[in-house]
Amino acid sequence: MSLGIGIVGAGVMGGDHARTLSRSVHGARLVALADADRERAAAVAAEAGGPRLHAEGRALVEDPQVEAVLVASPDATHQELVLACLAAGKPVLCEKPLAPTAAACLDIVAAEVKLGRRLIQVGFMRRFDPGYVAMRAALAEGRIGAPVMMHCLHHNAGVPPWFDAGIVVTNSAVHEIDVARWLLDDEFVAVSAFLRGTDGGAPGDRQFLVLETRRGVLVDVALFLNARYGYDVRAELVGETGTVALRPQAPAELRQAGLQAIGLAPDWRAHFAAAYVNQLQAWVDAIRRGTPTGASAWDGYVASATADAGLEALRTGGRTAIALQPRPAFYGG
Ligand SMILES: NC(=O)c1ccc[n+]([C@@H]2O[C@H](COP(=O)([O-])OP(=O)(O)OC[C@H]3O[C@@H](n4cnc5c(N)ncnc54)[C@H](O)[C@@H]3O)[C@@H](O)[C@H]2O)c1
Ligand SMILES: O[C@H]1[C@H](O)[C@@H](O)[C@H](O)[C@@H](O)[C@H]1O
Repeated sequence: MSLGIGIVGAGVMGGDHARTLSRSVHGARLVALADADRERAAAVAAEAGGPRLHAEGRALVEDPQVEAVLVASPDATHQELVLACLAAGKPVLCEKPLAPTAAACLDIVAAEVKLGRRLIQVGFMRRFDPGYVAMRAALAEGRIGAPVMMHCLHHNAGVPPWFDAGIVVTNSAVHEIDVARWLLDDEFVAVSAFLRGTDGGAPGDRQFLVLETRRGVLVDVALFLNARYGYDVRAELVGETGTVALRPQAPAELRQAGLQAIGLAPDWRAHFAAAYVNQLQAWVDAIRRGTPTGASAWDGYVASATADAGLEALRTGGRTAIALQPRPAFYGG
Protein backbone atom coordinates (compact mmCIF):
# COMPACT_ATOMS: atom_id res chain seq x y z
CA MET A 1 0.00 0.00 0.00
CA SER A 2 1.44 3.42 -0.88
CA LEU A 3 2.16 5.98 1.81
CA GLY A 4 -0.46 8.72 2.34
CA ILE A 5 1.27 12.13 2.27
CA GLY A 6 -0.17 15.47 3.34
CA ILE A 7 1.41 18.76 2.25
CA VAL A 8 1.08 21.96 4.30
CA GLY A 9 1.30 25.03 2.06
CA ALA A 10 0.18 25.26 -1.56
CA GLY A 11 2.53 28.09 -2.54
CA VAL A 12 5.63 27.98 -4.72
CA MET A 13 7.26 24.99 -3.00
CA GLY A 14 4.11 23.20 -1.81
CA GLY A 15 2.80 23.30 -5.39
CA ASP A 16 6.09 22.06 -6.78
CA HIS A 17 6.34 19.21 -4.25
CA ALA A 18 2.70 18.22 -4.90
CA ARG A 19 3.36 17.92 -8.66
CA THR A 20 6.66 16.08 -8.08
CA LEU A 21 4.98 13.66 -5.68
CA SER A 22 2.13 12.85 -8.01
CA ARG A 23 4.27 12.55 -11.18
CA SER A 24 7.73 11.34 -10.21
CA VAL A 25 7.72 9.54 -6.84
CA HIS A 26 6.96 5.86 -6.33
CA GLY A 27 5.38 4.31 -3.25
CA ALA A 28 3.44 7.37 -2.07
CA ARG A 29 0.35 9.36 -2.95
CA LEU A 30 -0.82 12.85 -2.06
CA VAL A 31 -3.93 12.47 0.11
CA ALA A 32 -4.28 15.97 1.61
CA LEU A 33 -3.22 19.56 1.09
CA ALA A 34 -3.63 22.48 3.51
CA ASP A 35 -3.65 26.20 2.78
CA ALA A 36 -5.81 29.07 4.02
CA ASP A 37 -5.84 30.31 0.42
CA ARG A 38 -8.55 27.96 -0.90
CA GLU A 39 -8.17 29.04 -4.51
CA ARG A 40 -4.44 28.36 -4.51
CA ALA A 41 -4.96 24.99 -2.82
CA ALA A 42 -7.70 24.00 -5.28
CA ALA A 43 -5.51 24.90 -8.28
CA VAL A 44 -2.63 22.76 -6.97
CA ALA A 45 -5.01 19.92 -6.01
CA ALA A 46 -6.42 19.83 -9.55
CA GLU A 47 -2.92 19.18 -10.92
CA ALA A 48 -1.96 16.65 -8.27
CA GLY A 49 -4.61 13.96 -8.14
CA GLY A 50 -7.32 15.79 -6.17
CA PRO A 51 -6.23 15.42 -2.53
CA ARG A 52 -8.67 16.51 0.17
CA LEU A 53 -8.25 20.11 1.29
CA HIS A 54 -7.76 21.58 4.75
CA ALA A 55 -7.79 25.28 5.61
CA GLU A 56 -4.95 24.95 8.14
CA GLY A 57 -1.82 22.90 8.70
CA ARG A 58 -2.68 21.53 12.16
CA ALA A 59 -5.93 20.00 10.83
CA LEU A 60 -3.94 18.22 8.10
CA VAL A 61 -1.45 16.81 10.62
CA GLU A 62 -4.37 15.31 12.56
CA ASP A 63 -6.09 13.89 9.44
CA PRO A 64 -6.07 10.07 9.96
CA GLN A 65 -5.47 9.47 6.23
CA VAL A 66 -2.22 11.42 6.43
CA GLU A 67 0.64 9.06 7.34
CA ALA A 68 3.50 11.52 6.72
CA VAL A 69 3.63 15.31 6.39
CA LEU A 70 5.59 17.65 4.14
CA VAL A 71 5.77 21.17 5.60
CA ALA A 72 6.06 23.81 2.86
CA SER A 73 4.56 26.80 4.63
CA PRO A 74 6.59 29.92 5.59
CA ASP A 75 9.65 29.57 7.85
CA ALA A 76 7.87 31.07 10.89
CA THR A 77 5.23 28.28 10.87
CA HIS A 78 7.69 25.35 10.84
CA GLN A 79 8.29 24.96 14.57
CA GLU A 80 4.60 24.62 15.51
CA LEU A 81 3.86 22.23 12.66
CA VAL A 82 6.89 20.00 13.19
CA LEU A 83 6.10 19.74 16.92
CA ALA A 84 2.52 18.80 16.01
CA CYS A 85 3.86 16.03 13.74
CA LEU A 86 6.02 14.70 16.59
CA ALA A 87 3.00 14.78 18.93
CA ALA A 88 1.00 12.83 16.32
CA GLY A 89 3.91 10.37 15.80
CA LYS A 90 4.05 11.17 12.04
CA PRO A 91 7.24 11.45 9.94
CA VAL A 92 7.78 14.97 8.62
CA LEU A 93 9.87 16.45 5.83
CA CYS A 94 10.17 20.10 6.78
CA GLU A 95 11.33 22.65 4.24
CA LYS A 96 14.49 24.51 5.21
CA PRO A 97 15.16 26.17 7.56
CA LEU A 98 13.91 23.79 10.27
CA ALA A 99 13.04 27.02 12.12
CA PRO A 100 14.30 30.59 11.72
CA THR A 101 16.37 30.60 14.94
CA ALA A 102 18.71 28.15 16.64
CA ALA A 103 16.65 28.38 19.85
CA ALA A 104 13.49 27.24 18.05
CA CYS A 105 15.44 24.40 16.39
CA LEU A 106 16.74 23.27 19.79
CA ASP A 107 13.16 23.00 21.10
CA ILE A 108 12.38 20.71 18.18
CA VAL A 109 15.54 18.65 18.76
CA ALA A 110 14.63 18.27 22.46
CA ALA A 111 11.11 17.10 21.55
CA GLU A 112 12.44 14.50 19.08
CA VAL A 113 15.04 13.22 21.56
CA LYS A 114 12.31 12.92 24.22
CA LEU A 115 10.10 10.99 21.79
CA GLY A 116 13.05 8.67 21.07
CA ARG A 117 12.26 8.20 17.35
CA ARG A 118 13.80 9.95 14.33
CA LEU A 119 10.75 11.40 12.57
CA ILE A 120 12.19 14.65 11.18
CA GLN A 121 13.99 15.23 7.89
CA VAL A 122 14.92 18.80 6.91
CA GLY A 123 14.49 19.80 3.26
CA PHE A 124 18.14 20.56 2.53
CA MET A 125 17.66 19.10 -0.93
CA ARG A 126 21.14 19.98 -2.19
CA ARG A 127 22.33 16.82 -0.40
CA PHE A 128 20.37 14.95 -3.12
CA ASP A 129 21.57 17.05 -6.07
CA PRO A 130 23.65 14.93 -8.49
CA GLY A 131 26.29 17.68 -8.76
CA TYR A 132 26.95 18.03 -5.03
CA VAL A 133 26.76 14.23 -4.62
CA ALA A 134 29.51 13.87 -7.28
CA MET A 135 31.64 16.54 -5.57
CA ARG A 136 31.34 14.71 -2.25
CA ALA A 137 32.25 11.40 -3.89
CA ALA A 138 35.35 12.95 -5.56
CA LEU A 139 36.50 14.18 -2.16
CA ALA A 140 35.78 10.86 -0.42
CA GLU A 141 37.65 8.93 -3.16
CA GLY A 142 40.74 11.09 -2.59
CA ARG A 143 40.63 12.56 -6.12
CA ILE A 144 41.53 16.10 -4.96
CA GLY A 145 43.45 15.42 -1.77
CA ALA A 146 42.58 17.08 1.52
CA PRO A 147 40.12 19.99 1.21
CA VAL A 148 41.55 23.48 1.61
CA MET A 149 38.89 25.93 0.40
CA MET A 150 35.39 25.97 -1.04
CA HIS A 151 34.00 28.82 -3.15
CA CYS A 152 30.21 29.18 -3.37
CA LEU A 153 28.06 31.59 -5.35
CA HIS A 154 24.32 31.99 -4.78
CA HIS A 155 22.39 34.41 -7.01
CA ASN A 156 18.60 34.69 -7.16
CA ALA A 157 16.98 36.55 -10.06
CA GLY A 158 15.05 38.54 -7.47
CA VAL A 159 13.46 38.50 -4.01
CA PRO A 160 10.53 40.42 -2.48
CA PRO A 161 11.31 43.67 -0.59
CA TRP A 162 10.74 42.03 2.83
CA PHE A 163 13.72 39.74 2.16
CA ASP A 164 16.13 41.66 4.40
CA ALA A 165 19.81 41.10 5.20
CA GLY A 166 18.97 38.69 8.02
CA ILE A 167 16.63 36.56 5.91
CA VAL A 168 19.31 36.33 3.22
CA VAL A 169 21.41 34.47 5.81
CA THR A 170 18.73 32.37 7.53
CA ASN A 171 16.79 31.48 4.37
CA SER A 172 19.31 31.53 1.48
CA ALA A 173 22.89 31.16 2.81
CA VAL A 174 21.64 28.36 5.07
CA HIS A 175 21.76 26.09 1.97
CA GLU A 176 25.52 26.62 1.54
CA ILE A 177 26.04 26.26 5.29
CA ASP A 178 24.36 22.85 5.27
CA VAL A 179 25.73 21.50 2.01
CA ALA A 180 29.32 22.57 2.77
CA ARG A 181 29.40 20.94 6.23
CA TRP A 182 27.82 17.78 4.74
CA LEU A 183 30.26 17.72 1.85
CA LEU A 184 33.32 18.39 3.99
CA ASP A 185 32.09 16.28 6.92
CA ASP A 186 33.36 19.06 9.15
CA GLU A 187 31.83 21.64 11.50
CA PHE A 188 32.04 25.42 11.25
CA VAL A 189 33.70 27.25 14.14
CA ALA A 190 33.58 30.90 13.01
CA VAL A 191 31.97 33.20 10.47
CA SER A 192 32.71 36.68 9.11
CA ALA A 193 30.15 38.60 7.07
CA PHE A 194 30.34 41.60 4.76
CA LEU A 195 27.43 43.62 3.36
CA ARG A 196 27.75 45.48 0.09
CA GLY A 197 25.63 48.31 -1.32
CA THR A 198 22.68 47.64 -3.54
CA ASP A 199 21.74 48.90 -6.94
CA GLY A 200 17.98 49.25 -6.55
CA GLY A 201 17.66 45.90 -4.75
CA ALA A 202 16.60 45.23 -1.16
CA PRO A 203 19.13 46.34 1.49
CA GLY A 204 21.41 43.45 2.29
CA ASP A 205 20.85 41.54 -0.93
CA ARG A 206 24.61 41.38 -1.56
CA GLN A 207 26.69 39.66 1.05
CA PHE A 208 29.97 37.83 1.35
CA LEU A 209 30.40 35.25 4.11
CA VAL A 210 33.62 33.54 5.11
CA LEU A 211 33.21 30.42 7.21
CA GLU A 212 36.03 28.54 8.92
CA THR A 213 35.82 24.86 9.78
CA ARG A 214 37.30 22.97 12.72
CA ARG A 215 39.94 21.44 10.39
CA GLY A 216 40.84 24.86 8.96
CA VAL A 217 38.97 24.76 5.63
CA LEU A 218 37.80 28.20 4.42
CA VAL A 219 34.38 28.41 2.76
CA ASP A 220 33.33 31.64 1.06
CA VAL A 221 29.74 32.33 0.00
CA ALA A 222 28.95 35.24 -2.33
CA LEU A 223 25.25 36.08 -2.34
CA PHE A 224 23.40 38.45 -4.67
CA LEU A 225 19.65 38.04 -4.41
CA ASN A 226 18.47 40.58 -6.99
CA ALA A 227 20.87 39.56 -9.73
CA ARG A 228 18.06 39.84 -12.32
CA TYR A 229 19.71 37.75 -15.05
CA GLY A 230 18.57 34.37 -13.66
CA TYR A 231 19.12 31.81 -10.92
CA ASP A 232 22.77 30.90 -10.55
CA VAL A 233 24.33 28.54 -8.00
CA ARG A 234 27.99 27.56 -8.30
CA ALA A 235 30.47 25.76 -6.09
CA GLU A 236 34.09 24.71 -6.36
CA LEU A 237 35.96 22.68 -3.81
CA VAL A 238 39.73 23.16 -3.81
CA GLY A 239 41.87 20.33 -2.49
CA GLU A 240 45.62 19.87 -2.09
CA THR A 241 45.95 18.05 -5.45
CA GLY A 242 42.99 19.25 -7.54
CA THR A 243 39.57 20.83 -7.56
CA VAL A 244 36.01 19.66 -8.18
CA ALA A 245 33.19 21.98 -9.20
CA LEU A 246 29.49 21.92 -10.10
CA ARG A 247 28.96 22.06 -13.86
CA PRO A 248 26.45 24.52 -15.31
CA GLN A 249 23.15 22.74 -15.83
CA ALA A 250 21.81 23.10 -19.32
CA PRO A 251 20.42 20.58 -21.78
CA ALA A 252 21.98 22.41 -24.75
CA GLU A 253 24.47 25.11 -25.65
CA LEU A 254 23.86 27.83 -28.19
CA ARG A 255 26.54 29.14 -30.57
CA GLN A 256 25.34 32.10 -32.54
CA ALA A 257 26.45 35.60 -33.58
CA GLY A 258 29.81 35.32 -31.87
CA LEU A 259 28.40 33.83 -28.66
CA GLN A 260 28.67 30.45 -26.99
CA ALA A 261 25.85 30.42 -24.42
CA ILE A 262 23.74 28.26 -22.14
CA GLY A 263 20.38 29.15 -20.62
CA LEU A 264 19.83 29.74 -16.90
CA ALA A 265 16.76 28.69 -14.93
CA PRO A 266 14.57 31.53 -13.59
CA ASP A 267 14.58 30.00 -10.10
CA TRP A 268 15.49 27.01 -7.95
CA ARG A 269 12.61 24.80 -9.10
CA ALA A 270 14.07 24.08 -12.52
CA HIS A 271 17.71 24.34 -11.43
CA PHE A 272 17.33 21.80 -8.61
CA ALA A 273 14.52 19.72 -10.17
CA ALA A 274 16.49 16.46 -9.89
CA ALA A 275 17.39 17.21 -6.26
CA TYR A 276 13.73 17.71 -5.29
CA VAL A 277 12.69 14.43 -6.94
CA ASN A 278 15.59 12.50 -5.38
CA GLN A 279 14.92 14.04 -1.96
CA LEU A 280 11.21 13.12 -1.99
CA GLN A 281 11.90 9.58 -3.24
CA ALA A 282 14.58 9.08 -0.58
CA TRP A 283 12.24 10.40 2.14
CA VAL A 284 9.41 8.05 1.10
CA ASP A 285 11.79 5.07 0.81
CA ALA A 286 13.31 5.86 4.22
CA ILE A 287 9.89 5.97 5.91
CA ARG A 288 8.88 2.68 4.30
CA ARG A 289 12.21 1.08 5.33
CA GLY A 290 12.16 2.59 8.80
CA THR A 291 15.68 4.09 8.59
CA PRO A 292 16.04 7.89 8.43
CA THR A 293 17.93 9.70 5.66
CA GLY A 294 18.92 13.26 4.70
CA ALA A 295 19.43 16.17 7.07
CA SER A 296 18.27 15.47 10.62
CA ALA A 297 16.73 17.89 13.11
CA TRP A 298 20.24 18.18 14.57
CA ASP A 299 21.59 19.23 11.15
CA GLY A 300 18.72 21.75 11.00
CA TYR A 301 19.79 23.13 14.38
CA VAL A 302 23.47 23.38 13.39
CA ALA A 303 22.58 25.19 10.15
CA SER A 304 20.40 27.71 12.01
CA ALA A 305 22.98 28.18 14.81
CA THR A 306 25.61 28.90 12.16
CA ALA A 307 23.20 31.31 10.43
CA ASP A 308 22.55 33.02 13.79
CA ALA A 309 26.31 33.56 14.15
CA GLY A 310 26.28 34.97 10.60
CA LEU A 311 23.61 37.48 11.69
CA GLU A 312 25.78 38.48 14.65
CA ALA A 313 28.77 38.90 12.31
CA LEU A 314 26.64 41.16 10.07
CA ARG A 315 25.61 43.25 13.09
CA THR A 316 29.08 43.64 14.55
CA GLY A 317 31.11 43.58 11.37
CA GLY A 318 33.50 41.18 13.12
CA ARG A 319 34.48 37.53 13.08
CA THR A 320 31.98 35.58 15.19
CA ALA A 321 32.64 32.27 16.90
CA ILE A 322 29.97 29.59 16.44
CA ALA A 323 29.00 27.97 19.74
CA LEU A 324 27.08 24.72 19.33
CA GLN A 325 25.30 22.77 22.04
CA PRO A 326 26.67 19.25 22.67
CA ARG A 327 25.35 16.80 20.08
CA PRO A 328 22.91 14.29 21.64
CA ALA A 329 24.05 10.65 21.22
CA PHE A 330 20.59 10.05 19.71
CA TYR A 331 21.83 11.62 16.43
CA GLY A 332 24.91 9.39 16.23
CA GLY A 333 28.53 10.40 15.54
N1 LIG B 1 14.33 23.98 -0.60
C1 LIG B 1 14.22 25.03 -1.39
O1 LIG B 1 14.95 25.17 -2.36
C2 LIG B 1 13.17 26.06 -1.11
C3 LIG B 1 12.80 26.96 -2.10
C4 LIG B 1 11.84 27.93 -1.81
C5 LIG B 1 11.27 27.96 -0.55
N2 LIG B 1 11.64 27.06 0.38
C6 LIG B 1 11.01 27.05 1.71
O2 LIG B 1 9.71 26.53 1.54
C7 LIG B 1 8.79 27.19 2.42
C8 LIG B 1 7.65 27.79 1.62
O3 LIG B 1 8.17 28.74 0.73
P1 LIG B 1 7.33 29.21 -0.55
O4 LIG B 1 8.26 29.99 -1.38
O5 LIG B 1 6.62 28.05 -1.13
O6 LIG B 1 6.27 30.20 0.14
P2 LIG B 1 4.88 30.70 -0.46
O7 LIG B 1 4.59 31.98 0.22
O8 LIG B 1 4.89 30.65 -1.94
O9 LIG B 1 3.84 29.61 0.05
C9 LIG B 1 3.54 29.39 1.40
C10 LIG B 1 2.07 28.96 1.49
O10 LIG B 1 1.83 28.53 2.83
C11 LIG B 1 0.51 28.96 3.21
N3 LIG B 1 0.43 28.94 4.67
C12 LIG B 1 0.91 29.85 5.56
N4 LIG B 1 0.68 29.43 6.83
C13 LIG B 1 0.05 28.24 6.74
C14 LIG B 1 -0.44 27.31 7.70
N5 LIG B 1 -0.30 27.51 9.01
N6 LIG B 1 -1.06 26.18 7.25
C15 LIG B 1 -1.20 25.97 5.92
N7 LIG B 1 -0.74 26.81 4.97
C16 LIG B 1 -0.11 27.92 5.37
C17 LIG B 1 0.37 30.33 2.54
O11 LIG B 1 -1.00 30.71 2.39
C18 LIG B 1 1.07 30.09 1.20
O12 LIG B 1 0.19 29.67 0.18
C19 LIG B 1 9.64 28.21 3.19
O13 LIG B 1 10.01 27.64 4.42
C20 LIG B 1 10.86 28.41 2.32
O14 LIG B 1 12.01 28.80 3.04
C21 LIG B 1 12.57 26.12 0.13
O1 LIG C 1 13.83 30.24 -0.39
C1 LIG C 1 14.67 30.15 -1.52
C2 LIG C 1 15.15 28.74 -1.69
O2 LIG C 1 15.60 28.20 -0.50
C3 LIG C 1 16.18 28.58 -2.78
O3 LIG C 1 16.66 27.27 -2.85
C4 LIG C 1 17.34 29.55 -2.54
O4 LIG C 1 18.29 29.43 -3.56
C5 LIG C 1 16.84 30.97 -2.47
O5 LIG C 1 17.92 31.86 -2.27
C6 LIG C 1 15.81 31.16 -1.38
O6 LIG C 1 15.30 32.45 -1.48
